[in-house]
Amino acid sequence: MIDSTGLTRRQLRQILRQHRRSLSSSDQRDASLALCRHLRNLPAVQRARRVALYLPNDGEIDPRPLLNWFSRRGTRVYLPVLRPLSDNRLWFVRYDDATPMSVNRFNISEPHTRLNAHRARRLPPWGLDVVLMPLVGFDRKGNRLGMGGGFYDRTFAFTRRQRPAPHLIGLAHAGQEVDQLPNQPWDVPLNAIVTDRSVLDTGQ
Ligand SMILES: Nc1nc2c(c(=O)[nH]1)N(C=O)[C@@H](CNc1ccc(C(=O)N[C@@H](CCC(=O)O)C(=O)O)cc1)CN2
Ligand SMILES: Nc1ncnc2c1ncn2[C@@H]1O[C@H](COP(=O)(O)OP(=O)(O)OP(=O)(O)O)[C@@H](O)[C@H]1O
Repeated sequence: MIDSTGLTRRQLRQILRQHRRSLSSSDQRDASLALCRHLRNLPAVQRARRVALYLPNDGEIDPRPLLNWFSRRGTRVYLPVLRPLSDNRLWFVRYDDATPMSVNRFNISEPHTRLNAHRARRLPPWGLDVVLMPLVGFDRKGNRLGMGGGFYDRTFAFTRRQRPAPHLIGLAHAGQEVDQLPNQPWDVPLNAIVTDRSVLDTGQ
């Protein structure tokens, strides 16, 4: 496990991102399959009608094996899209085989939103039942470290006040665990963290 003593958030981010990028493609595939096995067993995931996931980038653990499973169950899948007016929040747009895609400024593929047709496919974040959120790092207590843009934190800040709220599940490789992370006032609490090795219920 990574010892955070004496490291800034920025240094920690760098080390953790380097770690996940260094995994071989066979490690990545094994981790992804193990992760998805855990996720398929979670009642919140089984119950969900609308789920957000992400297309892996920068060595992130890959949730895509769930796409077929969700499709067979009739569960709708949504991807995060950077809002064009750059308020640093995310939109969620329905995703399937036929969704036209484009790349955003971070070079991550996302549903093309400039087409008017896509308005109908957009869902406000409170319309989601489950959000699978990519993590850069996490600790046992459920504290998380993301890419540093605050996108997920801003988008889901409403969950502190508004119910029902989507079930927030952080995903990471087991090796992205840190002994402890400082809790920032704006961090949105996760309900669970799932890795290739374990399911951590944060008690939220
Ligand atoms: N797969 C995936 N999709 C996602 C996210 C994510 O973390 N993973 N996001 C979660 O927020 C949003 C994008 N947020 C991101 C924030 C920073 C960087 C990033 O690479 N930053 C670079 C500097 C990039 C630049 O400014 O040119 C870096 O830190 O090295 C990428 C994505 C929406 N989509
Ligand atoms: N609800 C919010 N309102 C305004 N600013 C916020 C909010 N949440 C986070 N921020 C800002 O976003 C920036 C990035 O936050 P942080 O370092 O916690 O990112 P992170 O843990 O990588 O999260 P994320 O995965 O959401 O990008 C911080 O400077 C913080 O001030």
